[in-house]
Formats: sequence, C-alpha cells, structure tokens
Amino acid sequence: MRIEDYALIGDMQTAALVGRNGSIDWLCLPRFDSAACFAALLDDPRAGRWLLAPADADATARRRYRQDTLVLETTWEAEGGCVRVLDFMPPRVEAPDVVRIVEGVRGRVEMRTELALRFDYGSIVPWTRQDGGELAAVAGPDSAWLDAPVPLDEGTGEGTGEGTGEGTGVTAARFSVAAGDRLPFVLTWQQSWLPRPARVDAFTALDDTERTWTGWLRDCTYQGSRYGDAVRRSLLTLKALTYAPTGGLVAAPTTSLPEEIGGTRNWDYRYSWLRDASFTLRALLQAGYEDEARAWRDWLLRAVAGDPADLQIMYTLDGTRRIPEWRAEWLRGYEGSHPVRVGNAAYAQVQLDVYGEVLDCLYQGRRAGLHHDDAAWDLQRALMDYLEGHWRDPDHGLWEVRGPRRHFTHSKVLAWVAADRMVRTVESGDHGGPAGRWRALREEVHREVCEHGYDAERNTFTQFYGSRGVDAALLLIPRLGFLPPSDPRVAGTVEAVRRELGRDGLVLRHRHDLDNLDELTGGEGTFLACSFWLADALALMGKGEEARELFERLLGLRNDVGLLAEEYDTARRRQVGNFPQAYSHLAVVNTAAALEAGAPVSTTER
Ligand SMILES: OC[C@H]1O[C@H](O[C@H]2O[C@H](CO)[C@@H](O)[C@H](O)[C@H]2O)[C@H](O)[C@@H](O)[C@@H]1O
Repeated sequence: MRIEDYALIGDMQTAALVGRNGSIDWLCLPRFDSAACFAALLDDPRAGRWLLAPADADATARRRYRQDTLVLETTWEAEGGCVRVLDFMPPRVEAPDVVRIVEGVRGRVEMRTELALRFDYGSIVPWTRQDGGELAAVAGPDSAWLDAPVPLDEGTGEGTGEGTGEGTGVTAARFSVAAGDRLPFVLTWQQSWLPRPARVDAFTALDDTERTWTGWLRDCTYQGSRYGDAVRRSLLTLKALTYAPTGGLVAAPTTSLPEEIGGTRNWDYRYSWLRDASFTLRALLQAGYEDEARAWRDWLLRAVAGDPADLQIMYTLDGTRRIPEWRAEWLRGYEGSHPVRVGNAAYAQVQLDVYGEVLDCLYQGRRAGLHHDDAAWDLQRALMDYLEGHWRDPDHGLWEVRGPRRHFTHSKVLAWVAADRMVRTVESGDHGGPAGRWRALREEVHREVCEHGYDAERNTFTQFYGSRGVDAALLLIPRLGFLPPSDPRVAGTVEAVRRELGRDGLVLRHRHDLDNLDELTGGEGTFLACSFWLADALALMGKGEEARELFERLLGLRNDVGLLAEEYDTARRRQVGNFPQAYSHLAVVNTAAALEAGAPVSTTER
C-alpha cells in the first residue's frame, strides 16, 4: 500500500497506522518509540498486523475521521450490503487499547479478521491461548489480549494469501454483520508481569474519545474559514504527536518510511527534536494552545538541564539523551527500502540552529502571554552565553547531513535570530540581561552572513560559506526578520531556490549531488515543509496569488483523511518519508494562517 493509503489513530502516547484495506500495519506499544508489535508497514503481514475487513475481495472503502476527532470511520460497500468500521485508541487510563467497532449499515456482510501479533519489530511470535473467552498472548516483556464478540480461531488463521497462515500464530475469525449490529473488538496491551488491565467498554470509550478530541479542538482560536478544515486536521495531527505524560513531541510516529522508494535514506523519527518541537509549538500557540506550549517548555527545562554545552538537538520523549541507532536487519523495509533503522545517531550531531529555534519559540511564547518564570529565563541566558562562544563553529546544519561539519548559512542566520530575540525580550522590559552585548553580536553575525554566506555573482545566499549549492531553508530569511522581503538578496535567493531546487513547482531541501554533502547514495523527494516556506516567501514578497496557488496545490497532496508525509515524489506522484510528519502539518497551519490574514508576517512582527 502507498504511504498515503494509511490513516492515523492514537492516544497521545503512541499511534497506529490503519491501511485503506482495513489492516493496522504499524503500532508501537506502549510508547511511540517502543518496539512495534505490528510492523507489516516495513515488510509484509508476517511482521505483524491486524486485519478487519469484508471477506469480499472486491469490497470498496470510503474513509473519513468522525468530525474533529481521531476516530477513523471506514465505510465498506461489499457483497451483500454495507458495513462501517470505527477505529480508535481511547484516552489512556491504565493501559493502551485499540478499539475496532464493526457496524452493520445495510444488508448482511461477511467479515474476516486476522490478528498477527509480532513483538519486537516483527521478530517475536508470542505464545497465545484462549483465556476466559478471549485471546491472550505473551512473549518476554509484552502481553496482549483480544476481547472479541465472535469465536476466534487461534493459531489456525486461514491466511491472507500474503504470507500468514495455519500454524504461524495468526488468530482469525469469519463472521457476518447484519444491519443494526454493533460488534466491538478491543486489543489491550500490558507488561507481561502485571495482571490484565480492567476491560474497556468499547462504546463508552468511543464517547470518551470523541469528547476528548472535539473538546480539545473547541479551544482553538484559529479564525480563518477558507482553510479552516485543513488547519483543524493538522492541529489534531500535531496534538496526536505529543506525548501527554511528559509534553515531548515526536517528529513523526514512524521509522524508516523512505525518502526515496527503494532508497537508503530511512530514519527513525519517533523522538523529540528541539527544532521540530519549537516549530510545532509556535503553530499551536498561534491557534491558542498555551497548555501544550507550557508542557513542552517544562519538558525542555528538564531535558536540557545542566551544562548548555551538553545541549542535544534531540532527546527521547522522557528526555533520555542516548538514542543509539541500529538496524532491524530482519525487516525488508517499506517496498524494499532498507535498512530499517531504530534510534537516530543524529542525537550526537552539532546543529547550531537549534539554539535560535528554541529561543525564538520561547520568545513567541512570552509574546503570546505564556507566563515565564526565572528558571526559563536562566535557561535562555545560558543557551545564549553558549552560542556567543560557539556560533562561529562549523556544524551539521538543520538537514542533519551525515558528512563533515560546515559553516551552514542557515545555522548562522539562526544565531542572529537567537541574539535578536534576546535583545527584544530585554527591550520589552520582561527580563534583564546584557542587551548591548547581544546587540553587538547580532550586528556581527549579520555582517558575517552577508559577507560569507552570500554569493554576489549569483545573487543568492548559499547553503554554506563558499558552497555552490543553495538551501531551501534560506527561504525563511524574510520570515525570520533577518532581511526584509523587499531586499534584492531575498528575491535572488528565492529565485535561485526555485531554479536549482524546483521540481514540478515544489522544492527539494538541498541537492545531494553537489559539494559531497554526505556519504549516502540516492536522492529524496521534494520536501513539503520547504515548499510551504516557498509559499510564505512569495506572499511576503507581494506575490499573494502565486503563494495561494502553491499552497492550495500542497493541500491537494494530502491524502483522503488530510495527512501528509515529510516529502512528495513528483515523478511517482506519491508521498514519501515518515508519516504523518509534524514539519509538514505545522507548515499547513502557519501558511494557512498567514494567507488568511492577508500576507505572512515575519515571526518578529507577530
Ligand atoms: O535526511 C537526513 C536526515 O533526516 C532526518 O532529519 C530530518 O528530520 C528531522 C526530524 O524531522 C528534522 O529536524 C531535520 O531537519 C531533518 O533533516 C534524520 O533524522 C537524520 O538522521 C538524517 O541525517
């Protein structure tokens, strides 16, 4: 199945991907970054999945989310009639649950279900048994129960013709659903040494789940009407990527969905990047969500506590610093794209832009009315002190290139942002600090960037000092307030990005074939967030019509339930990269808000 054939359900601690064919092919329990118990997404059904669909192979499905919720509703037209399946994960009380309710709509439809639990990323077939009328499965630290309203044929699954079958630990059932029937299936997980958690009533859980999501969205202050639906779906998606117990945020709930089909640029995004989280929080703040911003700020204070020299660009959801990267060699990868990576070695990289991202986010939070205590300001000062001594260092840049460190122009621009936001905070009278020194630093960084990061002959800022390439991140220059949109260097850079990185109207983030940027082979799709940034830059430059056209084209790339991956392959016309990706969804919110307000404003003007 294509990446866009999946929909997301989640409980703000983990998430699952449900395929258009009724199969849940990805689920990590109990947390986003735990091992997957369904990993068919990255291999085939033998790596674990849960299918629930009409037995009729020619049945057709229509999907949507119920109102403003994460309850997925799939309506099947099949031989004999019509059925509806509701898939969701209720707000977590004791343990994670996946609930699937089958509702007969018309006539009588034959259904089938096949459950193949495969703990530890598809590698462990649990021991299963019938226990008090339900299926119980256990292996090592994991146990799970399937509470089903129909008799289950345990261990003798009929097989799907796709690799699962008798004797391979597939639990299956066939049953029929008549109009008016409502059949609830509940899968529950628990650590294997603990007793079975209390049973969840599926219908009560449905009400609770709907109430939770619609209640959350009721607090949204976003006013726009033209793009309101898209913005609400993106906000819900961003919220679904937050880890409620700590306030951390994952960049995406998946690992190793490839940036190029069949390629090797496959990464694990189930961690909290300071950059992605800062961007996300600015988008949520813009829509009035202060609680999330406050929770993340507290997460940040805990995660980065200590010496600012030890600041990492990413952490796990609980703030753990070490995220070793390894390969799940037994998984073939999405459509053969291997390796499948777990963990992310980028945690040890130096990416100096992160300081500017965090300081900008905290500055925006304060402007939005978020109360800041002295601990937050002390942290900001410590980060700024560190940056003052290190902004001249080479780094790996925001694209995390796995090659030598360089003087990335975007990283230096963000050093300017850091100094600028600190100066503005002092000027606003909120806090005290050496504003004069920071002002001088701001000047110095600006001068250096304009001297070394700009190629006058080509009239463009360059990816790094002396580089032949450009970088789509430079589209942010006017939005960040580094130069006004009317500056000819901004226009020149936007032109250069379109010329050198443009693909069918969208943009790559950079080119891999110039300057030996990294040691990896193969390419990647156009980067969706950067394509939104192009729309922002165009609007700022007074090209509102072009910006709107591009934005609406980007909205058209969302799947049938409004979701976007990280990238889009314009040649194959399909989404690529991890899915759904916070970067892409927060860009929907930011660009929509800016376009609906007339034209985007720089983050300093908001
Ligand atoms: O493709 C290169 C890099 O891709 C990942 O980084 C990207 O994802 C991060 C999370 O969304 C984002 O913060 C960063 O800007 C992106 O470039 C991956 O994590 C890296 O290891 C990889 O080198």
